[in-house]
Amino acid sequence: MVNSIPYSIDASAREAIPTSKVLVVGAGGIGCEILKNLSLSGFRDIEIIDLDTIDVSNLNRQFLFRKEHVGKPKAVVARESILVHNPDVKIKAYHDSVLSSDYGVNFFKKFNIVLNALDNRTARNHVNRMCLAADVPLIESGTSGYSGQVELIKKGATQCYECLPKPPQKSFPGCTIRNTPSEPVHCIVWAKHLFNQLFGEDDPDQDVSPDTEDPEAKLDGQNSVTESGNIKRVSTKQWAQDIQYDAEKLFNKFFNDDIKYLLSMENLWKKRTPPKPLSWEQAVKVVGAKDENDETSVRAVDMEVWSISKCTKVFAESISQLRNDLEGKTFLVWDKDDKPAMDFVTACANVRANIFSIQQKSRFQIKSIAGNIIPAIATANAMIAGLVVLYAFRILAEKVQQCPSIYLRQKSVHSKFVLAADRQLTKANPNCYVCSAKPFVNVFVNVNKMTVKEFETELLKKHLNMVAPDVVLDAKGVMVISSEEGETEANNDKVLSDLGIVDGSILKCDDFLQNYELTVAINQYEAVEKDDPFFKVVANPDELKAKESNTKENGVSDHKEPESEDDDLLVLDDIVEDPQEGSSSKKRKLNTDSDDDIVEVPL
Ligand SMILES: Nc1ncnc2c1ncn2[C@@H]1O[C@H](COP(=O)(O)OP(=O)(O)OP(=O)(O)O)[C@@H](O)[C@H]1O
Ligand SMILES: [Zn+2]
Repeated sequence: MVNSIPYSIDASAREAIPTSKVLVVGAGGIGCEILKNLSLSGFRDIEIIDLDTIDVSNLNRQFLFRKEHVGKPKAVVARESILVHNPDVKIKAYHDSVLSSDYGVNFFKKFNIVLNALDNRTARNHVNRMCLAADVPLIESGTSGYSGQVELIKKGATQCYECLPKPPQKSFPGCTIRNTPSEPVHCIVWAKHLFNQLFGEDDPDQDVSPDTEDPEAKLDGQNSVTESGNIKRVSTKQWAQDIQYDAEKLFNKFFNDDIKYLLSMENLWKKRTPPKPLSWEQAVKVVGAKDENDETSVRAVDMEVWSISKCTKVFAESISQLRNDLEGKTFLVWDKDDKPAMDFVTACANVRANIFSIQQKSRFQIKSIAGNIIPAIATANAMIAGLVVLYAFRILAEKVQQCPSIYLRQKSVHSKFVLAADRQLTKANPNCYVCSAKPFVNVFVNVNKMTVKEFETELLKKHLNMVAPDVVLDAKGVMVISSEEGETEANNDKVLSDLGIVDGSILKCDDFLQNYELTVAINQYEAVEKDDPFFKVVANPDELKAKESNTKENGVSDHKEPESEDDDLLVLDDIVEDPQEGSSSKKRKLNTDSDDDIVEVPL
């Protein structure tokens, strides 16, 4: 068993390993591998935090978990499985979110290294801030299919996770989703929005009713589609509750009445196939040849495209289940692994696809699109986790310079190398609004329209990743937002200008948990076009200067961030051949024009 530390590990790391304390955040695909590696290489003091329970879909790659563990907390089972193999490890498990205020800066200070094995930006941003505040090195990692990345984040030595703006997540224009879907994914996004409208958290951006403001829908010489036709729904959820979630009424509303209304927006259908409204009565009759098949087989349920009649059945069943699940709660959170939630989306997406003459999909295909699933590859997770622990050795051996960012790519015809590393540590962005000495951002908002609550939720929490901000108007010392419950609630519905926040105001925004203080300069901005954002955040003063040559009337530039569908990784372009060096030397071209910045890592 593992009481000795492998000799292949650097001598100074070998010395440090037994007394080092390590935190692993996330016990999923990479986290399980990291835990196994830590235990096998002699680490004796490990803590692990994960908020989730084990799903059957985790078992093909998260090897610390077995069938009998399904439904149990990941962190707890991961600990038990490690102890079975190596009882000498002291390992503490937390079944909890790392965002909880129980894990403050002092919690993070206990560790020599923190290893991230997460799957979302919110948690990554938060751990980034906590490690900067506690001054503990963080090894950040992620995989996406066959690609992966490991990056060291160390205060004063490297860039932080938030130094560069991340590309926005791919989204579709609202009118495509609400009025003119043309691909299966549009129907799937709409179905997820419908789930949220009926059972989830209220989000006005996820309206599912016909969009009467669609510029394309406006008739020649007419400014707006008649108000009387505009479908007034004070709250879809409230209405659904009032009709006791009657499946037939809901179906007729969304798939018959709303579609008829869309048809009345004639301009939309001049060059498109018009949708065909579908009533419940018609839908139940659209039976498919496969409906008689064994409905309990996984193949029938998951891999086959359901008939419309089957969709109506599943629609009704899932609604009744979700209605029960909602009891006693304010809202449900959509989860691809929650059966009724996934069934509901499959049924709705397919009915809508049928109405718009779009190809229907199986539950399995819809799950992969709806969950943005890029297949998780066990070997990619294993390689990345190996590198994470290798970097942990180097950090303990105080060889930080030997931990440049390293990238895993799928082996291709162009190169036999699957790993490439930056030549050196990536320096911090001096304008980073997280890790620079005096974090500062310019914020462009309409002070006469944005409420204090929106400022807190949309801007400070969702965009700037604060957890519990306190905000003071600098010049006047007015408390705008307090993290103490009840202290500033009276401000919530006021617009910013009501509190004296105007163009040029400076706000001090403080997050006690993250030990983070941000200065926010307010710039008055009015959205002109329909698609103009509600607000903008500009951290880099160069972006402000650049916009002057390209300034719109409203004073905001057309700054565009690079596009990528990938949530977890930097954009890695294809491996390219270096024309200077011939075919024997092929280099990986990253997000840089200079091939000199990276080196191949032979295996
Ligand atoms: N805020 C958080 N606090 C603690 N753990 C988190 C937090 N956010 C995400 N995690 C955990 O990070 C892990 C990421 O692992 P992974 O990417 O393999 O995801 P998964 O949920 O196991 O698999 P999949 O998403 O592919 O079904 C998950 O176990 C998840 O519960
Ligand atoms: Zn930074």
